[in-house]
Amino acid sequence: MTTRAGFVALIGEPNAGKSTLLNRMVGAKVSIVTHKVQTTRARIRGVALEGEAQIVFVDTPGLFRPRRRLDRAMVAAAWSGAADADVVVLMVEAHRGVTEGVERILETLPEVATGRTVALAINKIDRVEAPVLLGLSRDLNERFEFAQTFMISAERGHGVDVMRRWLAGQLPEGPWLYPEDQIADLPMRMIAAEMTREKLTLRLHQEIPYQLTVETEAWEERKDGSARVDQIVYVSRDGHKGIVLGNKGETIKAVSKAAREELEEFMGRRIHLFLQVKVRENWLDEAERYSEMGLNFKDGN
Ligand SMILES: Nc1nc2c(ncn2[C@@H]2O[C@H](COP(=O)(O)OP(=O)(O)OP(=O)(O)O)[C@@H](O)[C@H]2O)c(=O)[nH]1
Repeated sequence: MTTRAGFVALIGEPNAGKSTLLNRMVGAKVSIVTHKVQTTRARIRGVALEGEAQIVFVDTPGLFRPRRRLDRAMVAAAWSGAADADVVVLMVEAHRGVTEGVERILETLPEVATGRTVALAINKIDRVEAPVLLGLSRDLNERFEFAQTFMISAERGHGVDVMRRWLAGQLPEGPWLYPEDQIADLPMRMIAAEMTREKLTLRLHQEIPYQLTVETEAWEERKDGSARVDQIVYVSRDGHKGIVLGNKGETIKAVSKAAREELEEFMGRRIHLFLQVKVRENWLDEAERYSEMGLNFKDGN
């Protein structure tokens, strides 16, 4: 049987119900992640399996409330994420309709829409009467040519299965993007990597060119409830290694401590974080790494 795999970007205003929908589509594991995060930081939110298709959901972090410099960089990344996706789904709240925020997204939508499928999901249909719903659907479809419109209640599960099947069918044929045994903790690994990368960025600021990336190599649950997390900080040149390590390793220690603390707070349990700095020349050329990170280099920091 032919396998399919690809990326689906969920966009929408905060509170639209993205997390709820993801949990429905992906399964319980992800909820641990998403409910504690305010500004979602990981690009990959979850992976759903539908028949022979692997649907990788990517997120649009902080799209509407870019506060700090880093957030703004992430907004750029978010849009590029949507642009990289095979399918973009705009989520709108049925009872709120076309808000200012939705208007703003609609304005930018044509930019990301070229060459990919854009669908509409009207969520929280349990909160409105049918005529309102139909009116909203018509209104939105007049403003943008959506490939498909779904009327769903992410919370109650209405329409979610249909939507997932449809999404699966939109994805290109090809091998799965992630091994099955990594799917469950993939978002967690990404978030942890993102936290470390943020701490590095804050700490190094101008010092280092935008040429580092962080990957979570291993995530090991321990019997005492803690977890051991091994990450590698990749730099592109030998000279950068020293900068990341700092004098007597003080920079990497401080980064490690800050990242660990944030991760512990986020997870609500003890974490043992181990960072290693490695040089990987030409990592930018490694297309595989690129997609693994889910970030464009220029947007990544
Ligand atoms: N009535 C109703 N409430 C819903 C539905 N789906 C989600 N909600 C509620 O809407 C609120 C926001 O849902 P989230 O899934 O956290 O929204 P989000 O888009 O992920 O929000 P951000 O993480 O801030 O971007 C929660 O209180 C949900 O319980 C639905 O179908 N019906």
